[in-house]
Amino acid sequence: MAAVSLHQAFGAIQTHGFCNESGSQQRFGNFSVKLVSKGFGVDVRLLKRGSCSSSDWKLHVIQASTSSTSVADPVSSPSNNNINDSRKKSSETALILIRHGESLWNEKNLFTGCVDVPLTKKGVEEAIEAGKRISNIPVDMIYTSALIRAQMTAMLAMTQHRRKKVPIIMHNESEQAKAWSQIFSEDTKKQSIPVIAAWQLNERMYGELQGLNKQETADKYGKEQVHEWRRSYDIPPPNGESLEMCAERAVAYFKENIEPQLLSGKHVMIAAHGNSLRSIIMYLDKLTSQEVISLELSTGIPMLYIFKEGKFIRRGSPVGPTEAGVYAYTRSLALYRQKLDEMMSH
Ligand SMILES: O=C(O)[C@@H](CO)OP(=O)(O)O
Repeated sequence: MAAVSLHQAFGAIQTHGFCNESGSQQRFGNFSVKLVSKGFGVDVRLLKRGSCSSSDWKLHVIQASTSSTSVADPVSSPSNNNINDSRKKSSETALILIRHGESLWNEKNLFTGCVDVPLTKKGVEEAIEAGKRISNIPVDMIYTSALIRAQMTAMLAMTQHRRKKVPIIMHNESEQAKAWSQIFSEDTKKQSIPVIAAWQLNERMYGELQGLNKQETADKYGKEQVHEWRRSYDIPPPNGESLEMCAERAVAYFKENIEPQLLSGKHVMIAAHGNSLRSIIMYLDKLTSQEVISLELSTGIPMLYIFKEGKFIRRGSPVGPTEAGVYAYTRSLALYRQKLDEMMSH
């Protein structure tokens, strides 16, 4: 975090808070002030309680930008001396997991697996609701499976996000697709969120159960057999993938592609499926193959993890902006939300 004295850094100051420019001796806690200097909008926080003697002020620089309307992303503004380098040294990043909203085959109670079925109207509503819950959590990158129900969920959820960045699907499937979808403005790029679709995050392949009715299958093969196919760790359904096989690709993808992004300071959202997410959660929460049997994920409920010092800390499901109990928030996330509130009130 950059600690600079007020006079060192800026000439004119406008404060929003308890202090005024005359430097009265009021006591105060952390609050945001806006410095305007040489046409640059710079948001800062006071480092510690103290007097308003401006020469003594130590300031936390949250973000400097040339645009007064740009949103400071306080979560990615960590303790280091170089604001341009802030992202790399971010001390914590957010990881959001969302199982897709209800699909047309969930509604019909059919085994779906890798069949590419869209959301129902209820699923669309669930995705929007999920979006409200995460509307204050920073998102820099989105990973989805290659299946439309996960992609619809991610996109619908992002319609609710207060940061208003634009999610853009990356097309790297061929050189031409890559070339033809290039963006030629750095500013526009900064206001967008890359969306990466990866088949490795697809639902577990359900083999010869795909398209069959779950109840009828249980009636035919017995409840226990079907439960074993659906929830055991290492028993695959006929010609399909076990959870273990699904984990081999989904968790490997997570480790190779997503973890490095979190490590580099990016906040990530993953929209995927009941079983591909169960396998990832098994890894994040260090569940045993016995414990994962009883792990059930509801459609459209976002889960939040904080990645800090190489560890994943489960924070529960974020609540919406109107709800009081923001138990999911860390201090950094609360700051990010505060920033968004400030942006909205301007
Ligand atoms: O049909 C599927 O693809 C999955 C998720 O809906 O079923 P299960 O409930 O057995 O995980």
